[in-house]
Amino acid sequence: MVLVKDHGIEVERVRGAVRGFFELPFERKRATVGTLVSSDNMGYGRNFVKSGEQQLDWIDRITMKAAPPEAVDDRAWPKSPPNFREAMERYVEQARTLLDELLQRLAEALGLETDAFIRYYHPQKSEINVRVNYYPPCPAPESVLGISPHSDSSGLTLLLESEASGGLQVMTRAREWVTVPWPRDALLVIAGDLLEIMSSGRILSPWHRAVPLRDTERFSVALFYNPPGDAEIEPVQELGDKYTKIVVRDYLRNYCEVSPAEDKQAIMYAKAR
Ligand SMILES: O=C(O)CCC(=O)C(=O)O
Ligand SMILES: [Fe+2]
Repeated sequence: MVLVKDHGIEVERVRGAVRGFFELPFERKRATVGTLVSSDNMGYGRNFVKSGEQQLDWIDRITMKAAPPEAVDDRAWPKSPPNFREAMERYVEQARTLLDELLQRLAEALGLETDAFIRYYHPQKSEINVRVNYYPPCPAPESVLGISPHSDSSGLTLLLESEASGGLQVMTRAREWVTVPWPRDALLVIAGDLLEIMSSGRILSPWHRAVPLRDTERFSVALFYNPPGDAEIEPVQELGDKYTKIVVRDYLRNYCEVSPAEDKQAIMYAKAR
C-alpha cells in the first residue's frame, strides 16, 4: 500500500458527486442506475452474493466500467446527480495519469526497466472499473463487515475516501487486522493480484477489508486499473517465476468465480504448475 499526497486531483468534486448519489432515497437510487445481472458485479447492488446463507456486507455500492470506451455500459452509470458522470470521468483520467507514473516508478524501485509493468497497459484498451462503496453508520460494527476480506484482482487500485477515516483494515504478516492510517487528503494505492503476478510476488497484493463505523457514514471510491482483457501477463524474468503466464480476462473470470474466499485463493490460478 502506498499513500499519495500532493496529487493535485480535485477529490472534493468526486466526494460531492458520490454524496449526491447516496443521499437520494432508495427508490430514486434504484431508478437512476440499473442493477445489471452480470458475474462481474456491475451496476447497483452487492459484491459476490453466492448463497442465501451468506452474511451480507454492510454496504450500498455501485460499480461501473469506465474504460475502454467499448466496454462502458451506460445503464450502470447513475443519471443523478447530473454531475456524477462528468466528475467521475474526469477523476478517471487523472487517476490514469497518476497510476501510469506509479507503475513506472515501482518498476524502477525494483531495479527493472521503467516499462517492465506499464508495457502491459494500453492508452485506449486498458480496463478501468470504478466501485463506489458507501457504508452507513452501524449500531453494531463488531458484528458485521463493510466489505469482506479480499485482495483486489487489479494491477493497481486507487482509493479515495470520504472525510471519515478509519474503516479500512489490512492483515499483517502476523495475521492481525490493523486499521490503515490514512490522512484525509491522501489517496491510497493498493497493489492488486495482477501486479503481484507481474512482479513474481515481490509486490504483494494485501488482504484487506472494510469495517463500518458506529456513529458516522463513510464512503470510498475504488478505481481498479487493469491491462487490456486480452493481455497476457507473466512475471518479469529477473524477479523469478513464482507465477505462470495468464490472460488477464481469464484471471478476472476465475477471481469472480472463487470470490468470496477465505484467503488468497484466486491467485492460486496463476501458480506455476
Ligand atoms: O472502503 C475501503 O476503504 C476499501 C474498499 C475496497 O477494498 C474495495 O472496494 O476493493
Ligand atoms: Fe479492495
